[in-house]
Amino acid sequence: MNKVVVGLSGGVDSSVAAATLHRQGYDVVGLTLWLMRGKGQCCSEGMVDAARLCDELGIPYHVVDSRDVFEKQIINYLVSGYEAGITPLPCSQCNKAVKFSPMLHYAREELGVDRIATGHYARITVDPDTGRYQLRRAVDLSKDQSYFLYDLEQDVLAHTLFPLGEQTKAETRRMAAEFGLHTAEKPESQDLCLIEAHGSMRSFLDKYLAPQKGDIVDQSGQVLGQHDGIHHYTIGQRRGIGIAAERPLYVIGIDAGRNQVIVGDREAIQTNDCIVQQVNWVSIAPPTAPIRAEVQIRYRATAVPCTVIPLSEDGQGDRVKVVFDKPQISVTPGQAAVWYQGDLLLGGGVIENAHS
Ligand SMILES: Nc1ncnc2c1ncn2[C@@H]1O[C@H](COP(=O)(O)OP(=O)(O)OP(=O)(O)O)[C@@H](O)[C@H]1O
Repeated sequence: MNKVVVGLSGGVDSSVAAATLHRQGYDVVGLTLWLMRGKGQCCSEGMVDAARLCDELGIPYHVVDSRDVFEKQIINYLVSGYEAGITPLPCSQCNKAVKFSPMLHYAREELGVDRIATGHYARITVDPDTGRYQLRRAVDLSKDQSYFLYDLEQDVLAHTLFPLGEQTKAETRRMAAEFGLHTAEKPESQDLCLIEAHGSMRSFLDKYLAPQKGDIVDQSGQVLGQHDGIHHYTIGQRRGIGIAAERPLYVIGIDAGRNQVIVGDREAIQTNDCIVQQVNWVSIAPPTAPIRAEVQIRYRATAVPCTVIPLSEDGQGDRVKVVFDKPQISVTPGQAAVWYQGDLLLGGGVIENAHS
């Protein structure tokens, strides 16, 4: 049976993904995970648009109340991370724990369907030699979302379709108009849905974390000023520190125990390597020897040449050291490091700490 459950956020990408599969002859079921209370792209407004789309296509529409799992897996993860002085990346965690696995589970258990699809810009291929599912960057590099998908497991990749991976965003918009979808003109959503819903990360966090004044210090411990909560800072940050200095100052460390933000000059945030934990090897089996790759340490950052050195001795490769060919700035604990060879995503994990 050619059945597929398509994750609908109410935006143009997932609308076109659903319409494309529908046109290709798939038996499509629309599904929205209700993630947040209040307004927001995937919430009240999104659900109305998604329901209307399913009506236009003449396909069934389901909503799964996932607010509790989102709260536990994402809100708590973010708040406790910022409280501990790191800058967590919620999107890869959300994709893995809130979206893909639960969607596939719902499709299988409730609908008897063994395939899901989303409007992500990324591609899935199969290694002909090993049968392993591989993740690749989207053809449209300006929209590529593979970075957020590094934590997906083989079972999920084997049962997922990304209908937009081979096309540009401009083509998606054209198709939306051609299909006559009411979402064709919807504006681009922000990268982070929580920011869209709350205005900024700061105002989101301020709802959960009380302001707690503390010192801003230099590397020698000298007090340079005051901050109003370590969760307002991120490593590598230059703007908004609020201290006048001859040379630009960067946040180079956050000491949650002392409630201190540590600042220094550009040289002080340059790093030659970092340790990455909770690694997921996607397109290749965990290597036993160092490999050459290009690593991306932020969503919008350019991938840079590096060597990935396995550290764990159990052969699982779940902890690695990434050595950059050239020193990098803004290597931020909590963010994802994802390494590629060309467009092939080899693996990724969470940055534990940065060395210099
Ligand atoms: N709440 C949700 N329920 C089900 N699927 C979702 C939800 N949010 C996002 N998705 C799926 O994940 C894909 C990527 O989501 P993202 O938040 O990055 O939106 P996007 O790239 O702006 O896409 P869109 O234009 O469809 O909103 C969407 O295209 C959709 O298929």
